[in-house]
Amino acid sequence: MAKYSLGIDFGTLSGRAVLFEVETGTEVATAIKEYTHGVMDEFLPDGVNKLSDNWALQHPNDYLEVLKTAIPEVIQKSNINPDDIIGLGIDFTASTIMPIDSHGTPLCMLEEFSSNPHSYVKLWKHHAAQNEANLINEIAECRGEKFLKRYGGKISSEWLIPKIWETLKESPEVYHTADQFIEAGDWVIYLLTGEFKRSSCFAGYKATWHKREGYPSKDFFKALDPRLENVVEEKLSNNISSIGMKAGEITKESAGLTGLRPGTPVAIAIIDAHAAVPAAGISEPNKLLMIMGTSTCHILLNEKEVDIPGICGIVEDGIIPGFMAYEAGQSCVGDHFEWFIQNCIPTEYERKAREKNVHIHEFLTEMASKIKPGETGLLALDWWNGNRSTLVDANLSGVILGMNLQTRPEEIYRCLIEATAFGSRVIVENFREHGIPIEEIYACGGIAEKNPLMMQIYADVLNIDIKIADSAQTAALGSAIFGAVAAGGSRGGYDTIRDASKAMSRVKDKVYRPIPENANVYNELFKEYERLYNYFGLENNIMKKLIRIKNERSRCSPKK
Ligand SMILES: Nc1ncnc2c1ncn2[C@@H]1O[C@H](COP(=O)(O)OP(=O)(O)O)[C@@H](O)[C@H]1O
Ligand SMILES: O=C(CO)[C@H](O)[C@H](O)COP(=O)(O)O
Repeated sequence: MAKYSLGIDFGTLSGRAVLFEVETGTEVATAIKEYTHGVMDEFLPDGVNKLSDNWALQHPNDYLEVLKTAIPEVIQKSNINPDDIIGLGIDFTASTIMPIDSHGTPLCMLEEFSSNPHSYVKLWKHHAAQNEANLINEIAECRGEKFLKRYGGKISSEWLIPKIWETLKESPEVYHTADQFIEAGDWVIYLLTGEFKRSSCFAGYKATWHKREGYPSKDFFKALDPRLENVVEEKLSNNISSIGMKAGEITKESAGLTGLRPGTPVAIAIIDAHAAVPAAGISEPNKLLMIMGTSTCHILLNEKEVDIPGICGIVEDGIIPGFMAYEAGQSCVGDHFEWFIQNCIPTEYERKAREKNVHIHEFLTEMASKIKPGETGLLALDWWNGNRSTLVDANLSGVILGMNLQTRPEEIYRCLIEATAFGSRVIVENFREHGIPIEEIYACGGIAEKNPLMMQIYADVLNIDIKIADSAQTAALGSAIFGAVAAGGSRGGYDTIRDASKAMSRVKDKVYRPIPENANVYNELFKEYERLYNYFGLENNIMKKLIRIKNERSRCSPKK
């Protein structure tokens, strides 16, 4: 009798529940629930309380809705007896954190805090804590804090500590009322199992926690702000479990909510991008995986720990026990194209796409595929949501160079694709220059699945073959792999992540191979990209000046 494992992938815009056959990794059924509140970056749910620039919040009730609707739906669609679902894993974006009370209730769900933005979930792309991140980096560097090196020399405003400190400064009442600040992924584990078991993956990559050294010292936190001296004991938790372990089992209550059987093993949560690694069949060193969606994460394994500037982090056993797992990334990839179609598309293009019955992305991609490398006359810096690697600065912004009266939307679309590919090349070269070889490149995620032009451009710009993970739901498959490991061999699952990955993952037959003449043109353009990158990223602070002026002006102007 076949056995199944359930993977639930909580992305930026939706949660997906996907059921996989444990023996082969075959996808059996999928259910997707778009988040009711989506990403709140202008207003709180009341539609009245306005958010400042760089805020990005979510509502935890949306995650609960995923459990309540997507899980029963996937069970019903698959026609499978829940007794045959032997395990469950979840992955989540990160650092996506919320303050909760001692009963596990998010503070934003309490009447008295519902109009306080700090009581909501601060999504990974909430970038308003850049000042706090800058101060943490300055103080840590000045004190010679060892942990900083593991995070490429700088931590990002996307991480947990800057976000908590921002809350303490701007809303001490939320900070003091909170029993804990918790990653949304760990909170979902609590909903399902009743256990507060934090994941070593979230803690390691996003909360500066280390397997042997723990969190940074009290002394360091005190140097940031005396009120933070005991932040670890008071607001975090040392109950951290390794990924690959079982967090607990489905409780009676969560069984009622989801239709799963009480007692079903649940794996420790993992970051969405990281879950994709075993799902792409990667369990050995020097194979880079690009997880390409709203953002792109670049992940690879190696035996040794080498300090590499500008990466997001290195975590021992971060994904596959026995290896250092390196992460770097780009904060804005699919989001560029989303911004573009929301703001810059002529109605004529929308009409034509409708007539052809294709999505506007496909329409623009088809138009852009008729243009040769270098033919747009454009060059862009892909920093519409700041730069995560290698500059680690959310206050950097985008540039398009070379526009004139003849510039067409598809040319801009193509140059944005190229810019993200150049951004990935900077990351790849940075790893190589610092002694971490990259021998093979794999890709997965929404974009790797949906946009062949983009993947060809990446192969040309990176000048290497790109293999694509077979599953269209790689993060969910990764979670299901962890679910099967939580169940263990004796229940029909697996005893190791490596065994589960070997059995449940594969890559597609189609490989994107570099076209030599395209690669030559892109080599030339990349040199110019690098010059722009260094100029605006390191030499000229005009982008930050513009933000300062904008903030000063908006403080002076009356509220609309
Ligand atoms: N055909 C396409 N080409 C380029 N970008 C696309 C295409 N279709 C969707 N996108 C972008 O991909 C992103 C969604 O990626 P996906 O992997 O599905 O989700 P997530 O990153 O939230 O897990 C959105 O930003 C969307 O604008
Ligand atoms: O920082 C992350 C991983 O380390 C985020 O989870 C990720 O960038 C968001 O992912 P997605 O593009 O799938 O929405």
